[in-house]
Amino acid sequence: MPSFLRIEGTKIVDGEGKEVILRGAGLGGWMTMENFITGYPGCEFQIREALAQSIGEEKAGFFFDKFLEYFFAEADAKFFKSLGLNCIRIAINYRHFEDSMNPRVLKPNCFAHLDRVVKVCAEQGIYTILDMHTAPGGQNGGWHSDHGTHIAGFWIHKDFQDRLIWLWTEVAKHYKDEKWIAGYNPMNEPADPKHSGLVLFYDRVLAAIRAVDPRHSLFFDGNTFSTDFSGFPDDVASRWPNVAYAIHDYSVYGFPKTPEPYARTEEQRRRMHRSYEKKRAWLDERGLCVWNGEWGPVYARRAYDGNATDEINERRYNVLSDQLELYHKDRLSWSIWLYKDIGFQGMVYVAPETPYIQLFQDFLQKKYRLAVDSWGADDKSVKHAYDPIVNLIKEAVPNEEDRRLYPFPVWSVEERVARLARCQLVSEFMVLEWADHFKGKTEEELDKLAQSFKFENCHQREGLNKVLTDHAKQIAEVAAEIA
Ligand SMILES: O[C@@H]1[C@@H](O)[C@H](O[C@@H]2CO[C@@H](O[C@@H]3CO[C@@H](O)[C@H](O)[C@H]3O)[C@H](O)[C@H]2O)OC[C@H]1O
Repeated sequence: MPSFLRIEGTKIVDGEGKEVILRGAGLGGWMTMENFITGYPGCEFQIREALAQSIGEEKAGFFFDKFLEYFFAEADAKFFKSLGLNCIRIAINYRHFEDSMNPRVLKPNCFAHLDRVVKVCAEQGIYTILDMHTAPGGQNGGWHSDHGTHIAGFWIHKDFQDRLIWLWTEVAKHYKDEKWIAGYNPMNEPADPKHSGLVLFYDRVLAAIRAVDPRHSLFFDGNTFSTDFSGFPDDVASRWPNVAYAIHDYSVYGFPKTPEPYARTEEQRRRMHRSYEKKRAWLDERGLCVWNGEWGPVYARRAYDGNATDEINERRYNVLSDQLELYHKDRLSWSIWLYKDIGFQGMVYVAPETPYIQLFQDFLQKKYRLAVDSWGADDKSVKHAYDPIVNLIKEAVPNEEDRRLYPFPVWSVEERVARLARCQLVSEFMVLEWADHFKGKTEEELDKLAQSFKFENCHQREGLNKVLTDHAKQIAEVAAEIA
């Protein structure tokens, strides 16, 4: 039997006080579907509404339920365990539990899929961390917080905050005795322009969870997409006991928009190291426990990147390996993004010959050409269309300071235009087209489409999995030495 994990100083430890290093991946795209992970445009609530409009509520409900059933099952957990990994961070969308038109009422059976996956993981000796990836109103302006705009409404409406506190109380009540849950991650990638709202939220959520579940550890993301702790109070060690802090350490070298191809030069390694150290410096100065809750490159695909694919991916595996080397030196717990998708970032990905990918082949090409997903997108075919908007803003607002809108510099003017114009506006017009692909399908056909996401119908990204396994082995060796 496992024991509840807890945070002691800089370490995560088990019931006997032995250090535990969590190494694993994020289960994104499942209970929080995302555009590039599952292949739709826009965000999850939009495609759910559109599918109901296209094929009716009942059939849409059937498809999404089957999708949830197949996306992660025992075969996934067994495979994950076989790689030497021990923790899955599960991204959950608040909308599964509570309807915004019927707030503060739990939906019937809302824990069923989550219970099943926590159990399937536990049976393989895999810890889980529950990550609230979306908050009512949106905790950041990204597609992944599933609210459809770039303004993070959570920070300006107290009622949204009250609802999330209520929901966490319900979740914690439900899982309070589950020892295989390593802890709760109350909010993914907050982006609170004032910082103070986040601190108040953490005060409140900690008190609410601890009132019903005093044993589970909490994992608090830094502000501004889990990169900035400078607005946190100095007394967090005493104010927030049994808490670890999440950085998200995406390296610029892992993406198509890299400053230059990663060649493992001393300068590049120094830059990679510096960016990682910068995110954790505030925590290190105070002796706090750091967890890297998201990181990892995206990969080239033959269908889009042609002959350059292998070379690009070798470089990306090197980025991955060099990041892991840094983490290993610090005995850092980490959770790579992403376990499963349709072939951009995941450790396993839906095979091209499956019904789902076959059905959406042309649509996916169109999405790629229009660069409607902002995550790792290559905008070469549409840059000419958006540059004039960027230039117009720069000319109209000549004072650079005035263009530094939060979350600058993560969002430059270019990035803001990309997110709003491509990922929200153009995407919005493509949502119905995605849904219309399902028109006229029988339940049996819908079931087959959903089955495309089954482990048995996926390929494995072997280069990535090998790097992870090699590092997991090193960690296991160190753990054995300590024991
Ligand atoms: O659901 C995930 C989501 O959590 C993730 O969000 C992005 C993470 O990276 C953010 O940008 C980074 C900020 O820090 C800098 O140091 C890095 O260089 C940037 O890459 C980005 O704004 C978030 O949207 O993205 C993937 C989703 O699937």
